[in-house]
Amino acid sequence: MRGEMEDSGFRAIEFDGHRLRLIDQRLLPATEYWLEIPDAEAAARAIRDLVVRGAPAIGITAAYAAVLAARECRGDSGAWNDALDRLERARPTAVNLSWAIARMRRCAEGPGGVDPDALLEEARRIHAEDIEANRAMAQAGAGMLGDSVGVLTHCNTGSLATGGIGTALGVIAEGWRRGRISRVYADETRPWLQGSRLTAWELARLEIPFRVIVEGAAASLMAAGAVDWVITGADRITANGDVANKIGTCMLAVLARHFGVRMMVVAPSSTVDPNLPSGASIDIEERDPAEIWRAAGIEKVPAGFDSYNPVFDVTPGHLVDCIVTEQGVHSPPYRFTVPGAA
Ligand SMILES: CSC[C@H]1O[C@H](OP(=O)(O)O)[C@H](O)[C@@H]1O
Repeated sequence: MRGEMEDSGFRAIEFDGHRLRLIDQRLLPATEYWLEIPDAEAAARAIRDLVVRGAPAIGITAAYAAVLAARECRGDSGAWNDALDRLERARPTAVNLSWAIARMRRCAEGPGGVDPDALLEEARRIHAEDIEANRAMAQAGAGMLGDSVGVLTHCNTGSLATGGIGTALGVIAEGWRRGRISRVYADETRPWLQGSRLTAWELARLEIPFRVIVEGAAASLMAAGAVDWVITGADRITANGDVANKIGTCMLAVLARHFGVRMMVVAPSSTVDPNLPSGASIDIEERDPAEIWRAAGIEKVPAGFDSYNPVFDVTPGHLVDCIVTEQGVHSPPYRFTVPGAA
């Protein structure tokens, strides 16, 4: 066993009941700067501009933003629902955003209507449930690892992407604490560099040794036998276990299956969308192509230099060896159902 906690205690979202504050993830790792978010419009901008990102984190942010909107709208449910519509449009792929907003709308259907105090309790429940789900997934996922394994993770799935210790990165932190992980690789995750900027920053705070690689190095690393598990998060998991996640995840899953490396996806139930039968109909977010050039240090793009910037892809469920949620470890063939459905 190493150390006593897989939790650095860091949290990316703060709401004291009055002020919503987010660490500006665009500036990490160089600068730790907290933005105060005064209203729902500012929260929608923060989600859209990736001040805050990560499926559970944007859901929790939206839940607190719904409280701010309720205070602004003073009981006007039409104005409040319009504000929630704008929040929901901020990013299309992560189901947690619409899931959290749907929970807040259901809370307002109660006798109190658009009651800021009742909504604040619901937002805090959403946040607390995610913190607990993170802990449960870290334990369940770490229990799947063998001894002295090498892991490769993609994008960022830690405290910056969730309400607690993280999803995939929570498993890695717990696996490290148990002494089961001997090598941690984090790929850069272009173009926004969530891996080399954010996961590196989190692992350093956790004092877990790691090495950053370019995505292109994944195949040779697996061929050399350095990787036993690819462990990622998710933004939307459909009924059959198809996984929408950061662009490049499907590439890693195909490589993993080819090289006999196992693939673990770690996500809370709030990331599962059982209403979608498969990943074919997931709305994949495309972002400004300039993000690609910016990652290469090119601010002024020469004429005729075109690019295409989808920021998620869909990994077929059959390439995923296990999906870890707070309810436990799921194995293929996956059948996620609507809670309470026959
Ligand atoms: C723990 S969910 C993290 C999930 O969200 C990331 O996307 P983005 O950084 O664009 O919000 C990525 O897909 C991660 O796996």
